[in-house]
Amino acid sequence: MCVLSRSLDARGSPEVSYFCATTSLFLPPPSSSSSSFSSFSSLAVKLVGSMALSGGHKDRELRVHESLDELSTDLADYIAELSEASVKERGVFAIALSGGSLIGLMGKLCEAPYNKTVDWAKWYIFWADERVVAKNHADSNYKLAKDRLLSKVPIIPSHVHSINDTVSAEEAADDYEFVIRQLVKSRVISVSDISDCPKFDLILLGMGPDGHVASLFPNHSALEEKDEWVTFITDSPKPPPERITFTLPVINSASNVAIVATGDSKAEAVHLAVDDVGSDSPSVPAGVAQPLKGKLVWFLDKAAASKLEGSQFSA
Ligand SMILES: O=C1O[C@H](COP(=O)(O)O)[C@@H](O)[C@H](O)[C@H]1O
Repeated sequence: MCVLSRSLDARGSPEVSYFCATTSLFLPPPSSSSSSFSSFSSLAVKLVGSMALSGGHKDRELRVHESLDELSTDLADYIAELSEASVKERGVFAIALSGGSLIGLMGKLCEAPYNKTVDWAKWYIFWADERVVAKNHADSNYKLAKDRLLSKVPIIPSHVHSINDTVSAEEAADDYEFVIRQLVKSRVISVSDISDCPKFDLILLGMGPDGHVASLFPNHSALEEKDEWVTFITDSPKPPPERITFTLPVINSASNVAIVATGDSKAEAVHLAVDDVGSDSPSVPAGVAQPLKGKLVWFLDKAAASKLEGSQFSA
């Protein structure tokens, strides 16, 4: 595995270094020609970035994987490590899931060694977004997670906080925020020290080809919501139309956020979200998901990373 690090030098200029763990050698940075990266492109590549932004903080890591199998193993390791650290520090692990392809990629958590080593009884499960449908509906993010993950590990049923599926989208969002507020009061969920928002130990996000994360879609007013923790939409461009979603302030108050994106169809959105595309504001919602005091990790396969600047990750 190779690690590409970006940091700031003493004068504040970006500095890039490359470390190839398989040979334990530090290598000089490749030249800008993409062929210089060819020896890297067949390996799992991690790009670690930690840089100061104007008035802000940015702690971001990109992990680009050779295969979905490798990505799934790395994702399971990452979640298991955060769970262990959080249980050690706080006694619980408050994790928010999304729907979509992410859930299948978490499947290794149900297998050895994770099924035995993870302290499942300490997990509290939430959803960063949910479709407002019955819990047994094929579109339900809860159903997807229950069928593929939660029913296969010893999670305590009362720790699983799904939405109220018997009310309108607006009421479901209000109810869900109320539940989260109670659990912040009892410190099952931490509170952010920079906002009044909940501080989830981990928020796991998928990303659509349009760059949406949770149910925050491009150019949608829900992206601007600053006061609510959970909001609702009734006009999702991707069916079903009615959804509830964590707002950006909640996502960006988490201790850890991971965005998982695979396949060619996501490559353009990954590029727009991750690369500095020369505009003042990122053009896709995934580009504004960045915890203010926490850490963001992108889990990508080579296809999803293929349009990143430098195209060193071309599939
Ligand atoms: O509708 C949704 O889509 C996104 C992305 O799904 P994917 O199948 O393209 O990975 C998902 O993260 C979100 O939770 C879900 O509601």
